[in-house]
Order: sequence, then C-alpha cells, then structure tokens
Amino acid sequence: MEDISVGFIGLGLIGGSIAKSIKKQFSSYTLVGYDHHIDKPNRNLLLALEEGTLNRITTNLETDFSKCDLIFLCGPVLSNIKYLEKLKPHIKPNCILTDVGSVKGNIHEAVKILHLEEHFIGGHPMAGSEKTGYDNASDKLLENAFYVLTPTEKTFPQTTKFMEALVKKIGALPILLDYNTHDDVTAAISHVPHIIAASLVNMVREQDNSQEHMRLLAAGGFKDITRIASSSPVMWQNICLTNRNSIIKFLRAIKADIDSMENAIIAEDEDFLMHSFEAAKEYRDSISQNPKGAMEKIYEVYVDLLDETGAIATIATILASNSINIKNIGILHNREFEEGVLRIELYDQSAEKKSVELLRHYHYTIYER
Ligand SMILES: NC(=O)C1=CN([C@@H]2O[C@H](COP(=O)(O)OP(=O)(O)OC[C@H]3O[C@@H](n4cnc5c(N)ncnc54)[C@H](O)[C@@H]3O)[C@@H](O)[C@H]2O)C=CC1
Ligand SMILES: O=C(O)C(=O)Cc1ccc(O)cc1
Repeated sequence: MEDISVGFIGLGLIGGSIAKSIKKQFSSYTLVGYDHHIDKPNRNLLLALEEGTLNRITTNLETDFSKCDLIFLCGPVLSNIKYLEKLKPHIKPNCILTDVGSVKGNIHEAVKILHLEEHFIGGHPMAGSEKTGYDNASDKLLENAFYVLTPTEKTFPQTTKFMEALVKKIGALPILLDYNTHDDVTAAISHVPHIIAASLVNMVREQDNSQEHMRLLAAGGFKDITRIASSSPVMWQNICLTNRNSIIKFLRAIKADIDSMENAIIAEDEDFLMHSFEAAKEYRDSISQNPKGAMEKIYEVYVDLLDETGAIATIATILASNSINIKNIGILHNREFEEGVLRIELYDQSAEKKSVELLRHYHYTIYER
C-alpha cells in the first residue's frame, strides 16, 4: 500500500489501538489525531504524539482532515455520526471514511442522508475490554479478533478490498456483514449481555445488607459475568440509544426465559431446570476458547465409542497416522448421547471431512450434527 495520510477522530482504547497497529505495520503513513476538546488537545492525543503513534495532532478538522486518504471515526456511536456532516465539505474526492462503532445501522442511515455512501464503509472490531482511553490501547488488542466490515451495494469494491487488506495487516480477521445483520447479532451477543451485567451489579448494589456482605463475598462467577459492567457508561448509553429494535427484541426474549426459570423454581419443576442448565452448558461448551471471545466455527466429529480397552487410543492413532491433528478430544454425555459419545475437535474443515471418511472406513458410527 502506498504511503497515505490517516486521520483519527477520537483516540481512546479502540482508536488508539488501531493507530498503534497501523503505525507499527506502516511506519511511513502519516497519522493525524483529533479529539473532542477543540481548544486544547487532550491527554490521549498528547500521549500518542509523544510516543510517535501520531505524526500530528490537530484542533482543525477543516484543514488537516482534508488531506486524509482514510479517516477512522473512533468516538461513541452518536458522536461519530455528528462528524460525518462536519467532514463532508472538506474531504478529498477519494477519501475513505470508516468507523469503529458498536452499532452500524444508525451511521449507515446518516451516511445515506448525507450522500456519503461512496466514501463510507462501516467497521466494528469485535475486540476490546472494559477499559477506556489511549493508556489502555495496544497494537495487540485486535490480533486474531474478528473485524466486521459492512459495505453496501454503493461501496466501491476497491474500498472493501483496501479495508480487508488493512484489517488483515493489523492482525485481525475481516468479515463482511450487512449492517442490519450486524446489529441483530451484536445485540444478542454483546449489547444485551452488557445490560444484564449492569442490572446484576445494580441488583446487588440495591439489595446488599448494611454490612455489605454481598460486596464482600462476590466471588469468581459474579466477577466473570459482570466484568463488562465496568465499561464506559457513555459508550453503552450510546449503544442502547442507537440499536433499540434489536436490543428490545432480545431483552424480551431473555425476560421470557427468566420468567420460565422463575416459574419452574416456584413449581419445583426439576426436569425443566435440569434441561435448561444442560442445554446452556452444552451450547456454551461448544463455543471454543478463542482468546478474543469471538465465536469461531467449530470442526468436530462425534463417534460411537466401542466398549473396549484402548478404544480412544485406537481412534487417535488412526487420525494421527493420517496426519490429522486433534485440537480437543473428550467423552460427551448429554440427553442426545446418554450413553456417551467421543467428541473430536479438529483444526479445519478438511481435517473434519477426512476424519469422517476415515472413521467410517474403519466402521465407526459417526453422528452428523
Ligand atoms: N471498548 C470496546 O471494547 C469497544 C468499543 N467499540 C466502539 O469504539 C468506539 C470508541 O470506544 P472506546 O475506544 O472503547 O472508547 P474510549 O472512551 O476509550 O475512547 C473514546 C474516545 O473518543 C473521544 N471522544 C468522545 N466524544 C467525542 C467527541 N464528541 N468528539 C471527538 N472525540 C470524542 C474521547 O475523548 C476518547 O478519546 C465506540 O463507538 C465503541 O462503541 C468497538 C469495539 C470494542
Ligand atoms: O470486554 C469485552 O469482553 C467486550 O466484549 C468488549 C467489547 C465492547 C463493545 C464492542 O462493541 C465489542 C467488544
């Protein structure tokens, strides 16, 4: 990629991490930063300039961003939208505008109204943390994380290609989605979980006794499920205000589920409770331990185990002697496989296909799921 000028509006955790990664991969690119204190540059920008991540900081969008080939909008989702209008009269004809916001529908609507579709491609790195600010930014933050891009039919193919290449170069995994699908998916796996984490913390805060025993005894499970409640309040307020339909849909679904659990507890319905926890465990266990928390495709084979000594070793040997590496192996007991079945996780689709063929060849019973 030829040397270009890249602008950042908002240089906190995500903007800072992208800027650091780009600077590391493309040291000759010119990086310019702007943040929301118009009169005096803020701490995030000064730190990034001092470290050499940014070449320049500016308080003047009109002059400095008119030279940019690529501009990242990295503030809270509602503020990103406001910058579209401010930037429109000043950007170069071939400038690419992108954002990192957790909601995509709202910014795409604004882009349409402003006739900026030929400049804009939405983005959302599916990685981050409960921390904020440039102090916590890292060139490693996006490594191996999915990075959603939301081109539309108006996006130039070369813009999509350029962004895919850039995302790969900074170590993330580009995935193209339409913006409505993005907003539905993230409502279920990110936005509603955040609301639940916040509600759980608030429930404990309100229900604790005067000696604060709940706060004192809050243990691993509570801390795991509520870590994200420490995230930036303004960011989550903006997300809730912009992805309303999808969030409301999934909040209603989970409220219905909690109601069913409550009814089962009132009715002492042992089976219902057992099946609910079993189904949750099975699905959760099937989500592999990706370090960034992203859901990746799982390649797996289920095999009936013969009741004889060394049965697992025989299967492992068949696969190993055919150069198939096993990622994970274990016996699974659940309602579907009451007697137990051997679950073998592989690294890719071709290993999965080859394993099925081989084990069938050796007369093993394979279950397709
Ligand atoms: N925190 C996370 O884990 C993730 C956040 N996102 C999205 O990334 C965006 C930024 O989030 P973070 O970097 O985490 O937040 P942050 O709080 O670390 O950084 C936000 C930056 O934007 C600046 N800012 C705020 N309002 C502004 C305005 N009106 N004009 C210019 N600058 C402004 C702040 O000064 C700060 O430097 C949000 O849209 C969020 O939805 C996306 C993926 C993950
Ligand atoms: O901290 C975590 O585990 C997160 O899930 C961070 C996060 C927050 C918002 C996003 O849009 C994407 C990722």
